[in-house]
Amino acid sequence: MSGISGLSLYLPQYRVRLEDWSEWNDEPWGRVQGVVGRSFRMRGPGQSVYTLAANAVWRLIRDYDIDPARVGMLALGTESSSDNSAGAIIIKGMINDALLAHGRPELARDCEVPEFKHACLGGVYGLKAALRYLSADGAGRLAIVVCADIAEYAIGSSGEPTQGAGAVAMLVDGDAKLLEVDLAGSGSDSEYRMVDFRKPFARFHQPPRDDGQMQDLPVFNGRYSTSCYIDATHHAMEAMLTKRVARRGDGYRPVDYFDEVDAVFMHRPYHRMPATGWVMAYLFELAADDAGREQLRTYCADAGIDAGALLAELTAPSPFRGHGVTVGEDTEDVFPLAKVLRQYLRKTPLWASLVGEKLGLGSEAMRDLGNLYTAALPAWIASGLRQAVDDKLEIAGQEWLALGYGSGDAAEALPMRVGAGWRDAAARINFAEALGTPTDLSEAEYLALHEGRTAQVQAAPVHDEFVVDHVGTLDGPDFHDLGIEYYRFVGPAARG
Ligand SMILES: CC(C)(COP(=O)(O)OP(=O)(O)OC[C@H]1O[C@@H](n2cnc3c(N)ncnc32)[C@H](O)[C@@H]1OP(=O)(O)O)[C@@H](O)C(=O)NCCC(=O)NCCSC(=O)CC(=O)O
Repeated sequence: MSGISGLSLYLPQYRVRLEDWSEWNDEPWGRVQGVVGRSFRMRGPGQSVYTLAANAVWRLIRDYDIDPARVGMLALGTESSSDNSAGAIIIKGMINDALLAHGRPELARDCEVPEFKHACLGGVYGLKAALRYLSADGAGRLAIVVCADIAEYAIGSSGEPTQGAGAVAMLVDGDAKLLEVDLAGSGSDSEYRMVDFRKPFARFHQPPRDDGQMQDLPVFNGRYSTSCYIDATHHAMEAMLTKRVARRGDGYRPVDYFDEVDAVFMHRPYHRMPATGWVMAYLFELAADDAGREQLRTYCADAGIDAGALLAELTAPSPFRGHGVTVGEDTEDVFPLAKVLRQYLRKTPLWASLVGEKLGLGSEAMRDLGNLYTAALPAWIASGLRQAVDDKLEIAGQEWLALGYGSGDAAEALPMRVGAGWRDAAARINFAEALGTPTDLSEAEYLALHEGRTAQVQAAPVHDEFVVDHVGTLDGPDFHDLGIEYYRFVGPAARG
């Protein structure tokens, strides 16, 4: 069956410890730790979204000994493109340089190179496209889907502690070793929202940087964006569960799925969000039948919440009013009563089984990754598989769920099964190596990197990876390369 046969990560060297960040900003570290995480990475000097992506792909090819001639699709999922024309082909060019440097044949000429964009969901769309490719004209070939992003938020904004940067490359295969994806059983959702999280070009009113890069700060309304996440993941789950009911017959209660699934991996903009989204999906399912509503009434009685009002909140046809947004009314939490109920449930055994057991695998290590946008979900899957290897767990045949989300809004629920031969392929996942030994930034260095004053930060040594060598400045009359990045592969032996 088709699915994922390999995963490789690349994280930049530079780290911001959130304990330090909390101190710099007089924020309560205990809350930041509980809600957001422990640390995040930042792109360093000589890095762009394309070098992050190429480094992850290069590690995938190297660690899984992939035959470049078999790769018929190299897809890039990102919302951080700094080239609005070319995409994955830039990565292909870099990979060919590395292959040549290692005396290996280049990637095939008949390799498709699409880029997929939909906020944090681009990588999941890339994965679905790769699975479709392998089941059609690409039968017998391999696909690589790389998810790469640089998540930056403005200094002082609510999103500032939820930054991050990195890439995860996935080997997609007709004969999946790690995770078989049940594409036919997957659920989709999409609904246009205007202002939860966008990146219009019109926002580029910023001073020039000495590294020639753009700073990709989003325009967003934080709490509204979490309500959008909840709404989209709910509807993708519902679409998936409708297919499950059709397969299992009318006697099947969709809410039973929350017990049956062994492990769940979701888009994680910060530590708390997946638990919130998952518990909300469960509450929506409870509200969908008589037995579930009875259970909700019991919870409400114990929590001191008006059950009728909560049910009205959960069953409202659309919590968002059409295409207009009233600032203050819609941009605050759209599910306030459910939030109170979650606070109560957090102290009950239900939370331990629903969140602790289902969302626990690989979650702890993710506290050090920050928001990786498109790469956040595959990074968590990689973390879960790596933990299963390290803890010697028996997971073959387990039923897993990948729940992807992208602002704006869309979500995808992908049911997966762990392959029989998962252990060998999972043992090659470079999770610990990608975390490496990071360089912790001081406040001054953090602000310098954030503003693109990269000369003020000591460049970390690199080897066997790609860097931006320089950025073109010529704008005619005979030759034009203004803004085009030139890359350099620093070979395995070289350091610095
Ligand atoms: C989302 C945020 C507004 C959250 O900020 P705040 O912490 O101010 O919001 P909040 O007050 O609602 O708190 C969030 C959660 O923490 C809990 N909380 C708050 N204070 C607490 C405290 N003192 N102790 C314990 N928990 C606490 C709340 O109950 C809530 O839980 P509970 O959760 O149970 O209610 C911010 O992180 C942000 O603006 N992020 C950027 C946008 C973003 O990440 N959007 C999400 C996906 S978009 C994305 O990833 C991009 C893309 O798709 O491209």
